[in-house]
Amino acid sequence: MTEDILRVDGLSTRFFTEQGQVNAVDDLDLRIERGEVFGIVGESGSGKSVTARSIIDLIDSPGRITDGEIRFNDPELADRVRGDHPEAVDGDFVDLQAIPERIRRSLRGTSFSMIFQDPESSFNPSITVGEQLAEAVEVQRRASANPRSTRARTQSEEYSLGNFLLSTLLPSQRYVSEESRERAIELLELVGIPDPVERADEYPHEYSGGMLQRAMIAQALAGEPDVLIADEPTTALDVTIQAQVLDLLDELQEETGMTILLITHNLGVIARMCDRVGVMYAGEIVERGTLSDVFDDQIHPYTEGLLGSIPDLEDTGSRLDPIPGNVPSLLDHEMGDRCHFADRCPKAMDECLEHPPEYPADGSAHHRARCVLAEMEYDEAKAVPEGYFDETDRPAGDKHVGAEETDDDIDERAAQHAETTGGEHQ
Ligand SMILES: Nc1ncnc2c1ncn2[C@@H]1O[C@H](COP(=O)(O)OP(=O)(O)OP(=O)(O)O)[C@@H](O)[C@H]1O
Ligand code: NI
Repeated sequence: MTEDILRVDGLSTRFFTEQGQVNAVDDLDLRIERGEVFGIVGESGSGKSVTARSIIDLIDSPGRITDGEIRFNDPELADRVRGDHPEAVDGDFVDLQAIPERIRRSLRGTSFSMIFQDPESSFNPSITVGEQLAEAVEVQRRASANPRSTRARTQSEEYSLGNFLLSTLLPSQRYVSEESRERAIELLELVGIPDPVERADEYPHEYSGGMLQRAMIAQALAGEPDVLIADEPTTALDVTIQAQVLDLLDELQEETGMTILLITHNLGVIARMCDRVGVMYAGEIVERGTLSDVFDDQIHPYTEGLLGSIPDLEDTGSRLDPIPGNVPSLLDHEMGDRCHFADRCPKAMDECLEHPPEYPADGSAHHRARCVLAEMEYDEAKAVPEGYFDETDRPAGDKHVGAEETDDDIDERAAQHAETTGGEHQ
């Protein structure tokens, strides 16, 4: 039996926008086992990136985690925080929401690392790739040399913020130490960059897209993270390079045993890389299980729709054809308390007008679906009448809520906003 490295329970992440409250992630549960590759797949806007960013505490105003627990299995961290924050610790698990932000952020780069679709966002254009990798290496060295020192933690915070958010690195024109320079070159070699000694001294713009993607992976690996979150890591690349980068991730995963949370809207990528998968729709995981649960024994018509829309699972370059209908609005006042997919679902029944819980489904013990079809056969006699949702669900098609906003709405938003921004400076 493998153990969970990450347990997410009841996670809700909202954005408080002028148009209203966006329920980007809603009451989401997730268990990720140590050493597995877990995939999250879904159409654009389903909440994949917000889920990932919530896990590593990268949600910015006007967004906020409003509910839920994110627990990370790390005996060392548990020992470190148990004294000051006993309520945050349960065995080897630490509730990341219940520890101070400064400690949580110190986990970035070392416990959690992230790679993005767009590698440019991970590199400062005015510093050589080698120097930036060396700085990422230093972060890890400092953090592990002296985990209790506030100074080390504060510094690593700055640097890993720099890695993620880019803005704070200053042009330094020198390596922190010869040792970290050597490690940077090793990392470039590890991710398959030819002539790493020379390439280390080049600037990001001198790299091709695929090479920069590799360099970003090297940067993410510099801190030897336990969990690597890869958000559409190959979407921007052409098909051949995509395949190479996926192979690289696969190899690195095998060598290091790290856990990967892989986010993509490409089921071919899931099929190739993952052990288990969660299908996301409208801020929820609507079906989850092993690859064979989801690819061969799927329950949810949304999963079926995704599968039906890819011609060839081996062809990682193929994009999903759109499922008919619109990606749902995640505005709280437009979502309604029904199955969020019902308006696009070819099998919508009366039962679907109530929001379904997650049901266990046939297949592996991991297989679950948020769909009544896990419990009952489709019955045409109960089908929701055609056109039903056009009339009831989208009143007057008016999304310009702002125009009719009352003073109360504005006051409430101001209060929420103060709460959100206040929370960031604790
Ligand atoms: N900063 C923000 N402000 C307001 N709404 C946001 C913000 N970031 C994300 N959202 C909303 O949260 C929802 C989920 O977005 P998310 O980026 O997680 O989708 P996704 O599944 O990653 O999509 P994609 O495949 O396009 O990357 C969307 O409705 C999006 O508009
Ligand atoms: Ni995304």
